[in-house]
Amino acid sequence: MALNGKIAVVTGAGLGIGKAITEILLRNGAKVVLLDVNETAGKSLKEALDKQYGQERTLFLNCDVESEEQIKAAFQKTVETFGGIDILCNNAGILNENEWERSISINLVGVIKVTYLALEHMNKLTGGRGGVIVNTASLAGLGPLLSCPVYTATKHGVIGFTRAMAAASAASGYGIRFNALCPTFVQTDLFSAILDRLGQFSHLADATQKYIDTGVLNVSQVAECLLKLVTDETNNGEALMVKTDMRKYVTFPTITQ
Ligand SMILES: NC(=O)c1ccc[n+]([C@@H]2O[C@H](COP(=O)([O-])OP(=O)(O)OC[C@H]3O[C@@H](n4cnc5c(N)ncnc54)[C@H](O)[C@@H]3O)[C@@H](O)[C@H]2O)c1
Ligand SMILES: CC/C=C\C[C@H](O)/C=C/C=C\C=C\C=C\[C@@H](O)[C@@H](O)C/C=C\CCC(=O)O
Repeated sequence: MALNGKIAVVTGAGLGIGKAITEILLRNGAKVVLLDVNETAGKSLKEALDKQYGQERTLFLNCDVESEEQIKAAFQKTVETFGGIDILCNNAGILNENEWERSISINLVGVIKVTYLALEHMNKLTGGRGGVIVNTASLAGLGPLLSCPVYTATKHGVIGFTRAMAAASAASGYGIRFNALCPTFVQTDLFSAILDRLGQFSHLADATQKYIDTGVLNVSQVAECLLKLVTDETNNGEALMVKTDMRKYVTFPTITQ
């Protein structure tokens, strides 16, 4: 998929991985709608991007992925402004074992809500033009992180949802590819705050450090992998694992095995 003229929506675009995803999509010719609950971060990034790319290439909308009303309004404004949606990056997420219900609401329910509302605009069966949806999961979606079991559960759920939607889309003719991005630790605000967010599992911080010692990515490394999942049209139903020393499409057991 060439990105020139394509319309992308990125959730959690204001900071960290979402900001890097936004930048690499812009660099490759897309127009990007930035959705974030952090209005300060979103407006600040929009201001910087306007100077670099011009005001017409981006739109920032204050949107909480927990709010169906705000998501609907954001997609409506996106279609009114740019004429459609080709790419969705469900990236918004938190790690907070003290607020585990909220973690589920944002990391998993939010991905499902945004996906289902985006389908109304992207699905070829309902007048859309198809496209690709990439969900930011985690290496913790492929294996357990003992210090954040609920975060682990949300990311396992994101991968399962992504793979099932990929199969459903292919079988139904939606014209939409679904892929999961599964990075290890990445240097962002979320990562910097983890020691305060482990809750009842804070005593396992040292055990977690052993995993962290295997390496920490920078956001640009993650964005490059996102670009691959977006542009390589052979990618549907993939979970791309990204570590500092390797990248691998994960193979999963099948029922027929
Ligand atoms: N940092 C890591 O080590 C790491 C590794 C693998 C996967 N991830 C995942 O990558 C994604 C981005 O994480 P990050 O490290 O860039 O975090 P970050 O905290 O640096 O940025 C997250 C962004 O999402 C926004 N956000 C949070 N809740 C939101 C909501 N309800 N609605 C809209 N926006 C919301 C925040 O305002 C922020 O701008 C998350 O899904 C996270 O689970 C992070
Ligand atoms: C404390 C959490 C900090 C940030 C959250 C972010 O999503 C990063 C998670 C990074 C790593 C998770 C590692 C989990 C490791 C173990 O489960 C181990 O079993 C390996 C995981 C997957 C197996 C695939 C493989 O390595 O071959």
